[in-house]
Amino acid sequence: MLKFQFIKFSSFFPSKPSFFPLSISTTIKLKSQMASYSSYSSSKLLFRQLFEKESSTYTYLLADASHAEKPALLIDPVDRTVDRDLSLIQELGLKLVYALNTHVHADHVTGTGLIKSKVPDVKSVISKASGATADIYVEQGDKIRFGNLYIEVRATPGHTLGCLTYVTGDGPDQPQPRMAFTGDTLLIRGCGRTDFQGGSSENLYKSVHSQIFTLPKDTLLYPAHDYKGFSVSTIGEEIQYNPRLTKDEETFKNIMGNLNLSYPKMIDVAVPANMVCGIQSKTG
Ligand SMILES: N[C@@H](CCC(=O)N[C@@H](CSS)C(=O)NCC(=O)O)C(=O)O
Ligand SMILES: [Fe+2]
Repeated sequence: MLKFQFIKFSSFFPSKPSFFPLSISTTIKLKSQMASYSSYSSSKLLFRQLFEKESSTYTYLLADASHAEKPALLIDPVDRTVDRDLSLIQELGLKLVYALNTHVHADHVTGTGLIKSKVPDVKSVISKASGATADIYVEQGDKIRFGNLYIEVRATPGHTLGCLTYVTGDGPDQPQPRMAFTGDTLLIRGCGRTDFQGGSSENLYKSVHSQIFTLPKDTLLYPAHDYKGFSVSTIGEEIQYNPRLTKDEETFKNIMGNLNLSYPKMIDVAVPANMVCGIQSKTG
């Protein structure tokens, strides 16, 4: 059996973040805005949903706007839109600290390596189970802190062996409702295919039911792709209406075994590139 060196990510950071309360009016405004818009700013969390149209990929920008340094992270950046994302980060006065991937993508090349070549202090993050190169490897339960905010790591294998879901922090000083960045594990009214990269419909079913559907129902669901025009859903909506994951496990496995999808056009280029963070760089 292969042995991996595990770096405990949470130990890199101070364990007790300071507390910046939201005013009641800000909280009420934030709650009503979060349900209706795909981007917003509160007194703490700055959030943007960004889209890459050739691969229908969403990239997410999160930052602690109340912190002096405005530390930020990107989830699932795409190589083709790196310049757009870095310009936005500069315009907003943010300091990009982490570039995270939910998994080794098969349909596009990650922007992580390109970002690191342009902003060398940025650290790449992925799961150890992905087998890919990155600066920091995370696993179930790890916390990725940026300013006084954090996201929590949930292992959700199934679409690929190393798939992760990133969930915003739980607690009175963290944004409410929570947000779940599910990568390709759970899509809006769909889910990731399970026919390559160590995919398993059994694992995906278990991951969604144990790690995602157990989140509060008002948790906002932000996937890595959408092919139908959706931008956001909630856990409650998917528990009720997801046409695949509402089924029993045997029916689900049958559905997944009969999708008959053609392989992503870029798979032969994207997977090897994404195993080394998108481009061959010194640290990955
Ligand atoms: N047509 C696209 C690839 C579409 C595709 O296979 N999407 C993946 C997510 S990217 S690995 C998927 O899991 N789809 C699930 C589904 O039900 O559509 C291309 O050629 O790139
Ligand atoms: Fe994928």
